[in-house]
Amino acid sequence: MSEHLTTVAGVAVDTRHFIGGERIAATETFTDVSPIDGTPLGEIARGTGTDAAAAVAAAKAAFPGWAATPRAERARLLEAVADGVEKRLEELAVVETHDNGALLRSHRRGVMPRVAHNFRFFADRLRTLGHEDFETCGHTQHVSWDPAGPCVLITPWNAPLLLATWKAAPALAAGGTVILKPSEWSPLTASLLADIATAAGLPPGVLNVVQGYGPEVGAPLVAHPEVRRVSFTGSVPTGRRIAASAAAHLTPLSLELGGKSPLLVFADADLELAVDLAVEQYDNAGQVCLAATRILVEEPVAAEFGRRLAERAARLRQGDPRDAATDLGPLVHPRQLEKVDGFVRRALAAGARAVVGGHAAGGQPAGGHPAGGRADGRDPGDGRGAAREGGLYYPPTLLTDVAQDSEIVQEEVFGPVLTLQTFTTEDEAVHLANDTRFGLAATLATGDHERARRVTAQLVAGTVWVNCFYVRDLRAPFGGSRHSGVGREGGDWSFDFYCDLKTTVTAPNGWTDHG
Ligand SMILES: NC(=O)C1=CN([C@@H]2O[C@H](COP(=O)(O)OP(=O)(O)OC[C@H]3O[C@@H](n4cnc5c(N)ncnc54)[C@H](O)[C@@H]3O)[C@@H](O)[C@H]2O)C=CC1
Ligand SMILES: O=C(O)/C=C/C=C(\O)C(=O)O
Repeated sequence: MSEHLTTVAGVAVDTRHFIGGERIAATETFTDVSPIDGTPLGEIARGTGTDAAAAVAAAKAAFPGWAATPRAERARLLEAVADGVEKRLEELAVVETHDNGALLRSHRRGVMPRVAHNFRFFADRLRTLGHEDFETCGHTQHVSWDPAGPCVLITPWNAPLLLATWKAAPALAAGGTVILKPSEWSPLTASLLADIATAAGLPPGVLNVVQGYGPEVGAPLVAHPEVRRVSFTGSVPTGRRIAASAAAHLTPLSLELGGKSPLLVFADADLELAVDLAVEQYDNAGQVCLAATRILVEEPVAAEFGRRLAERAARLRQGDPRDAATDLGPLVHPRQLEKVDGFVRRALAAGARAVVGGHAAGGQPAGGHPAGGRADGRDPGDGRGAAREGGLYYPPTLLTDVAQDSEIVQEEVFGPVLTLQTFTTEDEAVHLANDTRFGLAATLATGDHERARRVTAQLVAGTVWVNCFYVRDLRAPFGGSRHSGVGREGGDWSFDFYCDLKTTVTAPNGWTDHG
């Protein structure tokens, strides 16, 4: 086997960059480690500014041909990519789970089918994307969606391939060429995507993948003057750096950043449904930007809701994400574990009370790498425990007695940590819900349709879910307000972003037709 191939659970993954249709080795590499048990997964190309420049050059060279490719042909090729994803769905699911520690059952049932859907949806949308015409005093105003050029896509580790393709599919459909830079904590499925795109017949240079650390290869990509779009999902500080850098060349950008979303539970809600919605927030060990981690409950039902939620959270099974019975896998990286543990420790020191979890055994951080354990040092009753598996396991945690202006209520933790607060009036609920610097999403549990309408109208959030959570329709705009982001992607909003819209105004009777 080539020194540039690694094998993860039987699946061969190329660890080099993919630039201009070629695999390009790097002079330096970094070690990718599985959060499940600390197993090294491969030596991955550690990109540099030179690699970034080569990738942009390849994307620029491929752009005229791809932009001129008829829409129907671009759509056909994207559907061929979707077919390839479906054909290799099990391999993608297994590799992603080893790489980022998220549940294998979620990758199989939800995430990888959505990856294929990302391509099918935007292929389909491309076919029906309109050309609008307006009439003004006999003048025709024709609006067209012109491909913009090379697009840099920088993606995180919590949903690596889902988020990469949520950006790549519309960028490619729009006639742009792509340079994808996945997170250094989850680099593998992006490389498999390059193989799938090649097998599907995507021309060289249309999709490029560069691997490596953000400051070393992501930053020069964003700063490159030939790049026409930057789309980023990740943390607020990195988003700020990217925006500042893109400003130098006025490169249009789309930022999907952090969240600190509320779940508002009104006394008229179906309480069991509200508890189900709250428990869902522990999915992916809380490493979800949309997670409603601030639970706000109306006083009369707060005690009962809190009791039921604590009971359910304590029953969640933590362990190996490959096991179908596991509810919570590990955190992605030792740094993430440290970060989550730090937030909880400081919250407890500030007077918060852990109703569930939150207590690191013997004053030690909760878990370790590669042979850590559960925060409370105990295996769950079934013996399939984090301690036995090793890894970066942090227990589902529920904190009460938290002040609205405290760090734990105001800052994104990105781990399985929920806070519980109460309110007495609808106005107070809205005030608390909006009282952070974020505005990504909000979830309501209420039995009153009028109330849902009233409250929703006052919430600052890119998406509001009423009596449900994470129901996605790719036709809808998706993104965040305030520090949760800039711009919206999804449906035609994605085409708005990835295209240069052009209006052509033609005068009446303006032709001198000698033919
Ligand atoms: N909104 C979301 O979905 C996500 C939010 N986060 C938040 O961010 C925190 C830290 O996670 P990180 O992985 O460190 O996030 P990050 O924002 O630093 O990394 C995300 C991506 O940006 C790249 N990057 C980093 N610095 C860059 C730069 N200067 N120029 C270009 N690209 C750069 C990284 O290589 C990675 O691909 C988490 O604890 C969580 O709070 C993290 C991941 C996703
Ligand atoms: O469904 C999407 O398009 C985006 C989902 C985003 C996340 O789950 C995340 O970033 O955590």
